[in-house]
Amino acid sequence: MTPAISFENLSKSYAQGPRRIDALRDVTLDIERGDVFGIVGFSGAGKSTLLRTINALERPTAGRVVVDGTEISALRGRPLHRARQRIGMIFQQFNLLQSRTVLQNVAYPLRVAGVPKAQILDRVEELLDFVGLTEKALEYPARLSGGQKQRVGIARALANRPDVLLSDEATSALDPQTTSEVLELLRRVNAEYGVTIALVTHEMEVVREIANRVAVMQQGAVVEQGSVYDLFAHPQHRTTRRFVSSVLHHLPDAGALERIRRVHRGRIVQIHVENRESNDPFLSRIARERGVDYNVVYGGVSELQSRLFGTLTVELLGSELDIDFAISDIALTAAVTELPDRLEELARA
Ligand SMILES: Nc1ncnc2c1ncn2[C@@H]1O[C@H](COP(=O)(O)OP(=O)(O)OP(=O)(O)O)[C@@H](O)[C@H]1O
Repeated sequence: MTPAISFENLSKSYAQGPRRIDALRDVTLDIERGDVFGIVGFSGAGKSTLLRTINALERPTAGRVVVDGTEISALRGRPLHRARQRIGMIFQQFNLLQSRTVLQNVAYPLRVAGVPKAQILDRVEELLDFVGLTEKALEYPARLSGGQKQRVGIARALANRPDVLLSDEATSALDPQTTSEVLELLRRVNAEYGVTIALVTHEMEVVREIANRVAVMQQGAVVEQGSVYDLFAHPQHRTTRRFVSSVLHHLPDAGALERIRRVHRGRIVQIHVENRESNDPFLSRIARERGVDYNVVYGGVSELQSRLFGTLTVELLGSELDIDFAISDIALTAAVTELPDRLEELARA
């Protein structure tokens, strides 16, 4: 099946006086039908630029963007207008028409598309019911909360029954509770209407809650992509690790490690646990069999897409030889690495 969206060797440069800014550098990426695809990166990484090439709000300097088999980056005029009606978009600042009611805001894209009046009213009614704002139909945006405004934005974006919804930091202006409610609504848009969602965010929590696949961007390039589970469980690139550690506290940072070392003088190992189907309490069993004590000093185990993974930082206490044996035994069950002791670290520094 053709992907919902393909970026093929996409580059975009801006001239800023004598300087050239490479906002996108040779991005090749597929977003499949039915995906909730997260695009993450720090400020200036090129996320919005990439997203806005999907509905040709930005045009590439080189490469192609193909949406549903059509090269949207090559369209102009009426064909582009028609293609854009298949793509809804929501924004951080909602972008509602302030002088129109909720009903008029949601009806607006239908009027532009030339839908007959009676049908418009039916469709708006259905959409307001879907986003839970039937009661607010005649209110103006200024009288709505942020979460309600974004619900109007979502209803408006869905008006023409798009195949794709683009979300540019749509929850970044909302508090955590409202963010969860809006993400839940987007999940329903994906599940009930089958809409493919591409969402830009700098919050890994958003990706964890809703996305199934993710790409990490840095300086205009995609530095890592994959399933959300793989990215969280095995982040490869330094930037991905920074994003993952912003929401998962499985691994101690340098400061935490220093505090651990101050208190715990034994040998310290990190045990990576993943997808364990067995209920063998391997750590206490091995410790007992090898005559060593253990002390969990840091770590956590999380669940993502119904699969478990995490890292435990553990101090092992006992004779050198017993600890060596215990580490070999643990390695039969889980990935384990021993942290160098402080003297070794100092010698290397
Ligand atoms: N119209 C423009 N003219 C010149 N430079 C631009 C323009 N739009 C974006 N840029 C530059 O392109 C780069 C990528 O910007 P973009 O907005 O895509 O990043 P972003 O990852 O979405 O960042 P943020 O999270 O801050 O929105 C930045 O260096 C930005 O300054």
